[in-house]
Amino acid sequence: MAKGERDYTAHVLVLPYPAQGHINPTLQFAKRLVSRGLKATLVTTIFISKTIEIEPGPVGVEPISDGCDEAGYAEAGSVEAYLERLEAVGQRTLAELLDKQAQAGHPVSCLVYDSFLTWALGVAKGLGLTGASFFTQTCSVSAVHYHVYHGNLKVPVDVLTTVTLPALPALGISDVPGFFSDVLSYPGYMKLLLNQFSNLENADWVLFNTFDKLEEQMVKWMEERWRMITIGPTLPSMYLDKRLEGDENYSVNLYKQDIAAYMKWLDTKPTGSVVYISFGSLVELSEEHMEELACGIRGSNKYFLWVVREIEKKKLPAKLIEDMEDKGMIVTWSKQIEVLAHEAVGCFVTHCGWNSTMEALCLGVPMVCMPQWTDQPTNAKFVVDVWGVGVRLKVDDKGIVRREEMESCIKEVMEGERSEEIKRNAKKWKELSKEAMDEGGSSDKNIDEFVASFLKT
Ligand SMILES: O=c1ccn([C@@H]2O[C@H](COP(=O)(O)OP(=O)(O)O[C@H]3O[C@H](CO)[C@@H](O)[C@H](O)[C@H]3O)[C@@H](O)[C@H]2O)c(=O)[nH]1
Repeated sequence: MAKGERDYTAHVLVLPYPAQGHINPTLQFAKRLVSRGLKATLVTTIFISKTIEIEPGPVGVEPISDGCDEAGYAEAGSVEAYLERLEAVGQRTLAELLDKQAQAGHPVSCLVYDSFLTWALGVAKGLGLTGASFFTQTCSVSAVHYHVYHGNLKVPVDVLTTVTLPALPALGISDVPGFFSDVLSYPGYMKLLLNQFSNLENADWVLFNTFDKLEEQMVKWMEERWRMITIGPTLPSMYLDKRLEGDENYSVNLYKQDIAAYMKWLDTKPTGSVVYISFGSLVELSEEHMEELACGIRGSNKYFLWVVREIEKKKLPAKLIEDMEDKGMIVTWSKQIEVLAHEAVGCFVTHCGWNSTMEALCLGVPMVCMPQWTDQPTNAKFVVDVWGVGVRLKVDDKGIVRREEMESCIKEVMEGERSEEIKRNAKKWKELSKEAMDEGGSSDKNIDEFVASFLKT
């Protein structure tokens, strides 16, 4: 290469909403762009860069201020206040970063921004850049948000109503995204999710972390509306097509952990014998709920690996947990994909966050669903009724899963009558997810098309 010549074809800046569930998929997408000859830079916040370890490999990282550099989100005091500050400060600091990149001889051609951060499109357009909105939730969930935004679906959804919308299965009250059954629960987040559609028609690209066969009808429906492509699953390449050398993990470590101990413990367990329980990075449960879950796990008599975050640990029933020690381990965080890929794991009790759900689908692990809020109820509906890879825990009128229910759902997935069918479906989706990212697969071709659009300009 001649001196001064660039070794990349275009520079893409990737701006996730500052939370693990959003950084993981956008960073993984950025790695795919780099592998195709683009330069990609991940934008984080100053607070995140100080608190979370990110090893982005071939992707550059640039922190910007969101106005909460000292204590992050908590500094703002409320969801609404944080989002306001993020927008006001972020517009300025993002523009400054784009300018800095241009001054340094790396002008940006395209901004891939989180669909939550609609204001970023204004920044990109103001500078004549291509703008690509990146959705971290499914097409189906996002379509429900779209219909509420456009007034096609009135909320709150009535308890007795069955929601019927184009390209979606019929959704009952417990299947619609959580904000629409209980509109008062998180008004700030609900507004954020609806707002994703406020300027989407101005985006040059709409990217979804899913793949065509998972949501076939809905993908077609969306393709008619936007220049929409599926680019997932965004798991590290090693778990899918194995074509990106060194792409073995997410590169974002929210909490430090000693993975050796539980992986060694898993090594000693028979194939498909362990229940893995984890509710992502945000879910908080009551003491009563924790006790019911613990009793259910014990009742199932299965081996278990349970992630209970440090702040939740005090809610565990100490004596009961001590009695269960011979059957399992409790850890404060795990390398979840490594755990799900371990052959000892036979079932995943999950909150159905989209990343967790996608990971289980890609690694062929049957699920027991315990959705809590936002997109999770709809994801659970698809896991059980559309993809056929799990069962859903029923809750009582306090929203608690009782011990008998936990025990029976774990058994149903691991050894019950439906277990064979669920395992067969899980295997099928595992293969289809690999196929989507492999050479010539639907997402692979879509990413090629996205990249090719920069080569022409
Ligand atoms: O012990 C653990 C637990 C989780 N994870 C990882 O953390 C991520 C969790 O993501 P997700 O399953 O999507 O859950 P949340 O962190 O709760 O994500 C939020 O963001 C998602 C994307 O918008 C939404 O689908 C969820 O409902 C929302 O709660 C996954 O990649 C997991 O592999 C670990 O590595 N170790």
